[in-house]
Amino acid sequence: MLVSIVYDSGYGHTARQAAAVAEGARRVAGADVRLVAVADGDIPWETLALSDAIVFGSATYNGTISARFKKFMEDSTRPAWMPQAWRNKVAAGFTNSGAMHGDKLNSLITMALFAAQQGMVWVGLDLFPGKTAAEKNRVGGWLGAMAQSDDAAPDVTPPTSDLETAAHLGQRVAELAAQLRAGRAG
Ligand SMILES: Cc1cc2nc3c(=O)[nH]c(=O)nc-3n(C[C@H](O)[C@H](O)[C@H](O)COP(=O)(O)O)c2cc1C
Repeated sequence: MLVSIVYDSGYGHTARQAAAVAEGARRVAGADVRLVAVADGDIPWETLALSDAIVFGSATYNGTISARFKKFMEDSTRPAWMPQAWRNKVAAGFTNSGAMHGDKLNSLITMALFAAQQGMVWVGLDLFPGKTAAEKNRVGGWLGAMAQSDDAAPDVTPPTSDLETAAHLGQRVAELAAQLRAGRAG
């Protein structure tokens, strides 16, 4: 079962969140997890087409996804949208920003719409809002995993609770993708 995580991070904070999503997905037996940084250039379209699930992630810039992530979306038209290569795959999303709110929801809505346009099946976060800063989902969203980073370096922020939230989403995506795969094989 293949889980791909496609993300953009200008300064490394969202990259830590992406790594946490990957760690969570790897908790599921049989999960082969690939991290794809859109800034690296060549997008592995064939790997994405073979994936059971694709998790989208971007830093929130100007209240939405980054320009690099938008370019990835637009570039997917020919390899993915036209042949409906991602139809019925599991999709989910995560984002990170400087402010606690920071208009992060708009980034997740953009990713969910993109997934819908690709015919994918969107998976949200099955967590109650954290009551303290140490608990998972302290930012309190459901559409995807949210993280908040201070101005400090990525090895300090986002905090552990946000990374655990991201890992929770990664595990949930991998579990559901495995169940769907088994159902289709049966
Ligand atoms: C161009 C730009 C726009 C930003 N816009 C927002 C924003 O709308 N809301 C917010 O809370 N933070 C905003 N930030 C702060 C980033 O979201 C924050 O620094 C985040 O941790 C960056 O993630 P990265 O290290 O993965 O790039 C912005 C940062 C930049 C560089």
